[in-house]
Amino acid sequence: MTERIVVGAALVDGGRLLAARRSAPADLAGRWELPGGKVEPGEAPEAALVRELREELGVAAEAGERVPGQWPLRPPFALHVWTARLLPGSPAPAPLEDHDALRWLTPARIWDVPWLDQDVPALRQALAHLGMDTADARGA
Ligand SMILES: Nc1nc2c([nH]c(=O)n2[C@H]2C[C@H](O)[C@@H](COP(=O)(O)OP(=O)(O)OP(=O)(O)O)O2)c(=O)[nH]1
Repeated sequence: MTERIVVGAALVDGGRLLAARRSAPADLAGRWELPGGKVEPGEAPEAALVRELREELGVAAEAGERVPGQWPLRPPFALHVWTARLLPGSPAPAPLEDHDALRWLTPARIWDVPWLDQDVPALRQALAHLGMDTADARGA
């Protein structure tokens, strides 16, 4: 089975990271994730990330760097994470699709929301990559 990539954005602005609460499907609803989605066949992951952020949040963003690693999701999907930032003049994020709440979290508040289980290791790696580690030892 060919692996399919889901890109998640570690979208940072002013030292805070954007968390998004899923509204569907039922087994994921209410849990928090990195905004993003499936990379379409033939699409570059950075392009998919920018597209998903525009569709889901209504923002103009650019992808930064790939966070090293990949995290298994329901087969055949694997989560890849990229840093991202809003372009100057971008609208503020709004929960247009797939989400019913958004929160900008400081490093001290990152673990205040119930992330999807599979996102926890990805998030820890992303925070380390961004230099946003906290003293919180969650998952260590
Ligand atoms: N976007 C995103 N999806 C995640 C994360 N963690 C995680 O397990 N997933 C799962 C949820 C979904 O089963 C799948 C991504 O699907 P999606 O519904 O966001 O993708 P999409 O926007 O391309 O939607 P579609 O093609 O199904 O309409 O990956 C994450 O951090 N971000």
